[in-house]
Amino acid sequence: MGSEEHRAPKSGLILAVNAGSSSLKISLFKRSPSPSPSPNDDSHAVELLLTSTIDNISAPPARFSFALAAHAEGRETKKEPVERVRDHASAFAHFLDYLKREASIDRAQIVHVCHRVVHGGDYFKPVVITDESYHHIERLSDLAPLHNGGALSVIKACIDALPNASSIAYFDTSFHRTIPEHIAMYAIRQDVARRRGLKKYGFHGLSYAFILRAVSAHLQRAPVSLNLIVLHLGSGASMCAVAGGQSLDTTMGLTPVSGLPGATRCGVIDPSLIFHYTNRAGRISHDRSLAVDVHVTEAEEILNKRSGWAALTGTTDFGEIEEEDEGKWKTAFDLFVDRILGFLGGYYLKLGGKVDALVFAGGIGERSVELREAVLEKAACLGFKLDPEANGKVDGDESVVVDVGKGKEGKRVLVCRTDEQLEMAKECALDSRFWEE
Ligand SMILES: Nc1ncnc2c1ncn2[C@@H]1O[C@H](COP(=O)(O)OP(=O)(O)O)[C@@H](O)[C@H]1O
Ligand SMILES: CC(=O)OP(=O)(O)O
Ligand SMILES: [Mg+2]
Repeated sequence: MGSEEHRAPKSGLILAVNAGSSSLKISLFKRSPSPSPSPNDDSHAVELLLTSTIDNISAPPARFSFALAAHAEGRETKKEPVERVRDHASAFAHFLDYLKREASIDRAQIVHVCHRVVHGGDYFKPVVITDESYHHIERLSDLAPLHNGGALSVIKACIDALPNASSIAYFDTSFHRTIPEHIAMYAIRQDVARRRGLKKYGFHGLSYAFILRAVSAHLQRAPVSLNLIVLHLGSGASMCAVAGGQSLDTTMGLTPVSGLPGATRCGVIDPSLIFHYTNRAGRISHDRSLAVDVHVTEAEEILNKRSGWAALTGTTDFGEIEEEDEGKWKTAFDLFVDRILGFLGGYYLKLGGKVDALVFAGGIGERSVELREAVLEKAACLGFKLDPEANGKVDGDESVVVDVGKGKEGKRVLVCRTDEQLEMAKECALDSRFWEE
């Protein structure tokens, strides 16, 4: 496991790895020799060299894509199904093989690998992987059954394949440490809650941190002056109320299964449903496809892996769902809009009606013209207004933040191309603990 010595030469390469529930997204960056020209400008901290995505990991065959950054020599993009990818570790191995074969990158120059770890519990700062931090993340695996195990398997593979690089964990939960106690607390006995860490942690925090910075740069306003309602809608979907640049509330809870439904997750349910769904619900599941060392009950397995869009429609791809105007697809679409509106109304009130922007992000939030339309049709009564022409043209615009509407009192509607890998790489490049003077 990693050593305590982790300062690297100041112009080294940073690999950023994002193990999502059904995808592995990887980007390679070069650290700028002078990453921060001024305290508020991080735009030149790193330079992108290449990106790669392996998606559909939980609905095989997985698909692999690889692209060198636009400015790199011999730019190319590949997209192909890969039978050998069955989990996050084999996805990472496939990427490393491809990198060795196809790109003229010297792997020895990779000095730090940033790993997105969804559940950090009470770890808030990024940590270098050592025996202690590895076991801390492992102990939390049961609270992020679709995530922490996969991330740990990639961390292990990385330590073997890149022994000279340090592995650093960046946590989704960190952004939400500002949620006030009465909001994070469940109405249960607090001696038990404290002993077992039973409270709302919230996830997608790296994405929310990226979005906050990007929207702040776009609106040319300091993060502390911003009130936002952000929707990160991907395979896992969540929303966040940002008050004065800090997380005030978010829809996921103790684990990422709560809040909005997702590709295979149920979202909010009456907790009693568990006892009525199957009489085996309380038993430990023997599902072999869950990541190693994750112990979940049959109920958790059903609610995490066999619910959501997969259960309602048979597909995990929201792009397919939105194309159909009738039947179970239409019902699933309407159900999603209904759940979003429930939280949107609540967050609007919690922010006292002072909302600078509604921000859509994630695979669905960034690409679904119809979903943005359906949400905004209902949110018009709160003073938000969508520009249908701008909404239809988001795909053709490569900006990180795109304006799609402006309503009463300057309330904006924005689409943000979120990038958790870039968020980690920037944080790493600017962290003096990790670089030689
Ligand atoms: N054109 C599209 N319209 C609506 N949804 C889409 C479209 N393309 C992709 N998606 C959805 O985006 C999801 C992936 O989102 P992403 O944020 O990349 O997920 P992940 O949680 O794996 O990081 C896919 O599962 C699919 O449902
Ligand atoms: C926390 C979470 O659900 O992440 P993802 O959407 O990447 O699966
Ligand atoms: Mg994701």
